[in-house]
Amino acid sequence: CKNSSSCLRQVSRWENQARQRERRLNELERELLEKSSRVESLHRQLDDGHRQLEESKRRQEEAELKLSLRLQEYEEELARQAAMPPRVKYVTQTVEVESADSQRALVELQTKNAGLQEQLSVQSQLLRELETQLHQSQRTCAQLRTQILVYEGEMERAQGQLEVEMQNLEEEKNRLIEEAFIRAEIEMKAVHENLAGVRMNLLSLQPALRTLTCDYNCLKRQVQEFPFMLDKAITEAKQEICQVISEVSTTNQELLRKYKREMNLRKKCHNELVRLKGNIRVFCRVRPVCLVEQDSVDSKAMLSFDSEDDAVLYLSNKGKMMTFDLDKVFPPQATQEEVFQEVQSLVTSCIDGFNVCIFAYGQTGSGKTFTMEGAVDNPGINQRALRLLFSEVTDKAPDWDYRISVSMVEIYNETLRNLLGENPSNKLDIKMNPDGSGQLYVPGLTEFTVQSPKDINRVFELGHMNRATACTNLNEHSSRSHALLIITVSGFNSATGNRTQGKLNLVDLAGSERIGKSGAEGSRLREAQCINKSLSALGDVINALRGRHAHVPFRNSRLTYLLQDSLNGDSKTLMMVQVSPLSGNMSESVCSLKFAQRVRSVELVPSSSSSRRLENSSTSSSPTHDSLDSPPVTPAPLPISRASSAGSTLSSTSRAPSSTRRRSQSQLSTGTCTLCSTSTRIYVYVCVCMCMCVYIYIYIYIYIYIYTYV
Ligand SMILES: Nc1ncnc2c1ncn2[C@@H]1O[C@H](COP(=O)(O)OP(=O)(O)OP(=O)(O)O)[C@@H](O)[C@H]1O
Repeated sequence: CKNSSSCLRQVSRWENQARQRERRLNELERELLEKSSRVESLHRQLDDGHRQLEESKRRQEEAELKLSLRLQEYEEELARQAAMPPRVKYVTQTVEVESADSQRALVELQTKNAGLQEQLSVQSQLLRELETQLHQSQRTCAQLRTQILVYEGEMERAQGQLEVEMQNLEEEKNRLIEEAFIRAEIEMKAVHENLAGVRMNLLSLQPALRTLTCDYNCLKRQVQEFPFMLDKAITEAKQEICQVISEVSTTNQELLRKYKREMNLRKKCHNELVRLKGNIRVFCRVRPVCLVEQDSVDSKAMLSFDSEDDAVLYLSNKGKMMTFDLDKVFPPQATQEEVFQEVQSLVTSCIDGFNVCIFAYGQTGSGKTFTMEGAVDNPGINQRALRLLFSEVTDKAPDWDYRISVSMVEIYNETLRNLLGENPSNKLDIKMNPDGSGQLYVPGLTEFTVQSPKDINRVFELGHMNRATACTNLNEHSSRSHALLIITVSGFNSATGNRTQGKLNLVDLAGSERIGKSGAEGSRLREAQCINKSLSALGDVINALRGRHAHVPFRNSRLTYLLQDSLNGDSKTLMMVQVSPLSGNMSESVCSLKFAQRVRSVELVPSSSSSRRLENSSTSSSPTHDSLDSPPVTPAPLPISRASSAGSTLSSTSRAPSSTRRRSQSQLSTGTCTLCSTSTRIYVYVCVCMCMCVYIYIYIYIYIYIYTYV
C-alpha cells in the first residue's frame, strides 16, 4: 500500500512535469506562431517594397522612355535643322527664333527632366533604402528561420524527452500497478488465510465457550454456596483450633515441667562451675612503649609473652625471670576492640541482672585511663560498654522494657564527688537505705537516663567537663583519684511481669605506686596515703572474701564501700592489671602482678541470703537464674531499690523462660492464638472468594469478547 501510494505520488509528479513541459511547448509554439506571423508580415512588407520598387522602376522606365523619345525627337529636329546650311543660320535663327517655344519646351522638358531626375534619385534612394531594408529583412528572416530551426530542434528534443519520460512514467506506472496488484493479491491471500484461521478458531472456541459457560455456571453455584461453606469452614476451623490449643497447652505444660527440671539441673551445674572457676577474672594489659620512651635506656624488653598460652606473662626483674599466670594477657599491640571483645560477655550479663565490676589497676602511666576511657577516636571499655548495653536492650524490645541509668563518681582523698551533678565539687556520702532493707545508697547522686546513643556522648562530655573544672591539672588529678562509671540496667517484662536489675561498675583506679618510690610530700603525700589506703582496703576486702571471713571490711574505704554490692556474692569482677613495659617500672609491675595473682585466686562467696535463695529455688517451682547469661528475675510486685545488693535483688527470684517461650505461653493461655488463627482462616477464605470473583469476571470478559468481535 505504501509502495503504491509512493508510486502514485511519483506518477503525479511526473504528470505535473509533463504538463509543465506541455505548457512550455505551447508557449514555444505560440512564440513560433508569433514569429512566423512576424516573418509573414515582413514578407508581405518585402513584397510591398518589391512591388513599389518595381512600380517606381516601371514609372522611371516610362519617364525615361518618354524623355528619351522626346530627346530623340529634339535631336532629330535639331539634326534636321542643322542639315540646311544657309538656312541653317536662318533656320538657326529661325530655330533660334522658332526655338523660343522649343526652348521653353526644352526648358520645361529639362525642368521636368530635372524633376524626373530628382524623382529618380529619390526613387533610387528609396530603392536603396528598400534594398537595405530588404537585406535587413532577409537577414532577420534568415535569423528567424535559424531560430525557428533551433526552436524546432529544441521542440523536437523536448518532445522526444517528453515522449521518453511519458514512456518511462507509463512503464513505472504499469510496474507500480503490477506490484500493487501483486501485493494486494498477497494481502488478500493472507486475509483469506486469517479468515480461514478465525473460522477454525471460532469452530474450536465454540466448545471452549460451552465449557466456560459450564464453568461459569458451576462457579456461580459455588459462589452462592460459598457463605454456607465459609460458615462451615469457620466452625470446623474453630473446632480444630480449640483442639490444637488444648493439645498445645497440654504439651506446653509438659514441656514447661521438663524445662524447669532441666533448668534446676543446669543452675546447679552452673553454680558448681562458678565455684570451681572463681568469679574474679584477672586480665593483664601491657601498654606499648611511647615514641618519647623509645630511645631511653628504660625501653629494653623486660616482658615477654608465651606464643602458645595467652594467659602467661614472663617478667625479667633484677636478672630474675618471673612467670605470672593470669586469665588473659594482652600484649602491647592489642587493640581496644580486642580488649573489649574479652570483656563484653561480662558487660551484657549486667542486662541479665548480675552485678559486675571492672576495674583497671596499675601504676601511674601504665594505661589505665586509656583502657577504660580511651581516646576520642579510639574509645575504651566505658563508652563501648554503654553502647553495647544500649544496642542489646534495644534488640530485646518490645518484650523487655529496659532503663539504663548512668552515674559518674570520683573518689579523691576519700571524698566522693558527683561528676554528673550541677555542682561537682559537692561532697557525697554513702548511707544506709532508710527503707530498712539494709542496702546502701548515695543521697544526691545524679542518675542520667540514657535513651539514645547521643545521650552516651553527652554523659561522657559532662563527666569529663566536671572532672576538669574541679581541678587545676586534669592529668595529674586523674592519676590521684578513682573514677567510677556506674551503669544500672533495670528491665521489666510486661508479658511475664518479671523484673531484673544489674549494675555495672567501671573503675579507673588511681595510680598504685608506692609512696617511698614516688617520694611524695605534703598534699601529694596525703593523696598517696588515701590512694594506698583505698587500694589496700580493696586488697583486704578481696582477701576476706577469699578467706570466707565472717566480716568483710567493705567500710574501710569509700571505694570498697561503694563497690560493696558489686564485689559481694555472685557478682562478677574483672581486674585489668595495667603494666608498663619500661625496665625502670619493673618493680612496680611486679607488685601489681603479684596483687593481681592474689586477687585471681579469690572466689566471691554468695551471700547467705543468696545461698538460701538458691537452695529454695532448687526446690521451688520458680527457680533462680539459669545460666551465666540468663537473668535472675524478680516478680512484678517487688519494688526495685536503686542501691539494692545482688543478694537482696535475688531474694525472691523466679526463673524467666526465654522470651519466645514466655510469649507463646501467655498467648496460648489468653486465646490470642485462636483468634489469630480464625482471622487467618477468614482472611484466606475471603482471598479465595475474591480470586473466584476475578476468575468469573475474566470468563465473562472473554465470553463477551468472543461474541462481539469473533
Ligand atoms: N594500649 C595503649 N596503646 C597506646 N597508647 C597507650 C596505651 N596505653 C597507654 N597508652 C598511653 O600511655 C600514656 C599513659 O596512659 P594513661 O594515662 O592511660 O595511664 P594511667 O595509668 O591512666 O595513668 P594515671 O594513673 O596517671 O591516670 C598515655 O599517653 C596513653 O595514651
